[in-house]
Formats: sequence, structure tokens, C-alpha cells
Amino acid sequence: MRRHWNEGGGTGNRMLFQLSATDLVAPSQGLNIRVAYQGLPGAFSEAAALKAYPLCETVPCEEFDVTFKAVEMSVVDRAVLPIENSSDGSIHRNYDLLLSHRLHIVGEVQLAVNHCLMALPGVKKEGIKRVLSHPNALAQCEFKLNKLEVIQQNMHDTAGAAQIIASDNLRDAGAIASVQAAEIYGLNILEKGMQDLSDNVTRFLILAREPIIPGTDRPFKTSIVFTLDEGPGVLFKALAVFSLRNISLTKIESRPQRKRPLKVVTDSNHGTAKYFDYLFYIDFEASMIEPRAQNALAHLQEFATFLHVLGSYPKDTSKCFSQEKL
Ligand SMILES: O=C(O)C(=O)C[C@]1(C(=O)O)C=C[C@@H](O)C=C1
Repeated sequence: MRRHWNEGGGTGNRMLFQLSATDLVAPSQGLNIRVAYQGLPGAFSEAAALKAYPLCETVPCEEFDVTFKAVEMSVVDRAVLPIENSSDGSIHRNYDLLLSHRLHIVGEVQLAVNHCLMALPGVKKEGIKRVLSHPNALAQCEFKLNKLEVIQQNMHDTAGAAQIIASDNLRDAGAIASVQAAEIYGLNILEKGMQDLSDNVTRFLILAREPIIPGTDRPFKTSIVFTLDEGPGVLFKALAVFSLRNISLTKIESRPQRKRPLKVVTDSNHGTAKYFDYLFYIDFEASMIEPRAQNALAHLQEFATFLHVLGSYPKDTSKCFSQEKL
């Protein structure tokens, strides 16, 4: 976008905007798109947003919930949020939020997460008594942190941990965060590759107000959530609708139904018992435009008590490069 200051004339002084050729190239790169993420600049979620939309404007948010609301209220165009990590598993809070907000999954990004131990300039590893970071990041570095024998303190995000060490001049503390966070907040990296498993990948979802039109031009994934009635083999039946149509499942997650986590089941032999009631989240490898996916969901609908499509979106088939190479 070019801006011109137009002086004088009958209409007075005003700023004029002109579209230039760069405004029209690859909107998929994120030009003129605002993307919300949870954390401060330098958080891994910001790196994921930039991997998805290299030219976007990233918008930091305090809480996961705020990123959802920012999209709903049109403050931003997209939200990027972590959903699972290769060593630490699912980020359950975001599964719950996917259901309580009605946004659509329009993409996924896989990011290689390389954790660094960092501290104020001049502070040595031996001087660190406590390490601050996001709980998932601390969990991913559990082995090395236990060896250091330091107190672990949870923070909202990895970059927030680095920022507070710098702003509060915490000379007894270290942070687990990204290379970018060390640069932004002026901390020294004491050790790279702090994660217990060198291949440490976090998968992020991209959310929008409107769904995208699913295609078949590239591999697609579809995410759904459903509930089932109590009964023998019901989950087996639910999963069979996919296997009967040769559809691979890539993920299954169950979460308690928070509004009614317990249900009462009366059994003539054993009396009344209370069981947990679950929501099942499934990702499968097919596009909603394919008849086999539509037929599988029509079949599932015959016995699911609730079924909702969270989104049908292109699978991230890109290679996961380490953070420094992004
Ligand atoms: O704190 C950050 O930097 C985040 O982006 C959050 C988060 C997470 O929630 O799992 C994202 C990626 C890493 O797995 C560690 C932390």
C-alpha cells in the first residue's frame, strides 16, 4: 500500500492510499492479515503464525480465550494456537475452547520447537536457582531441568518468561524460550536444545470466522467432535465408519463433557452407577468435498448424539525446520 499526502485542493489535506502490485501478490502469504497468538513477541506461537503467513501482522494476546474472541470480534483475521506436542501430548484447554467458541479450523502448522536456556548477561548456569517458562515448555525440558536442580516456575508463555527476567532484572533466574525471545529481551543463551527429545514438534491450528472451501488438489484433513450414547462397542462402531471407507484417522482425543461430566446408568444387576460422559475429537485424512468423507459422517450421525465439523483444511506437509533456520 502506498500512502500519499495530498496537500491543498478543494477537499483540503488528506491521506490517499493506492494499491500497489505487492498488495496483490500471494495473499496466502498473509499480506494485510492480522493473526492473533497467545503470548508475547518471541513466543513459539508467533513463529507458527509467521510460518503460516510470513507477511502477516502478528497480534500478541494474554490468554488463549482472548485469541478466540479477537477473531470473533473481527479485531484480527486469524488465530493460531497450539493443539498438541510430539513429546508432551495434547493441549487440552484448546480442545475445550474449540467447542465453546464456534470458529472454523482453516489450516494447521507444524513447528520444530527448540528450547534454549537463557539468562541476563553475566549470569552463569551455576547462578540460576529457578527457571521460568510455559508449563508445556518446562515439561518438554523435564530431564535437563531436573539435572540442573532448579525450581521451575510456570509463566503464561515462554517469551513472557524471558521478558520478566529482563524487566525485573532477575539475576537468580533463567528462562526456557526461543532464540528470538533471547534477542528481543536481550538475554544470553546458555544452552540450546534443552528439550528432552531433539525432535520436538508442536502442531498449531489456524482458526477463522469463516470456513474455507475444501478441495482435493492437495492432502486435506477434517476435524470433528461428537458424543455417543452408552452401550457395548459404540466407540468401535463410530471408528468403523472411517475404516469401512478406507479413511485414516490421525488423532483421537477424549475430553469430559464439562457441563455434564457424569451420567447416571442404571443396570439391573449392579444398581445405579455414575460414569463419565465424553466428547470425542477426531482428525481424519480426507476432505469434506469427498463423498467418502460425507458418507462416513452421515453414517456416524445415525448413532452419534451430537456431531460437529470443526473444519476441513490442508494438511501441513512441509518439513519442520529448526527454529534458527526459519
Ligand atoms: O509459550 C510459547 O512460546 C507458546 O507458544 C506456547 C507453547 C505451548 O502452549 O505448548 C507452544 C509451543 C511449545 O510447545 C511450548 C509452548
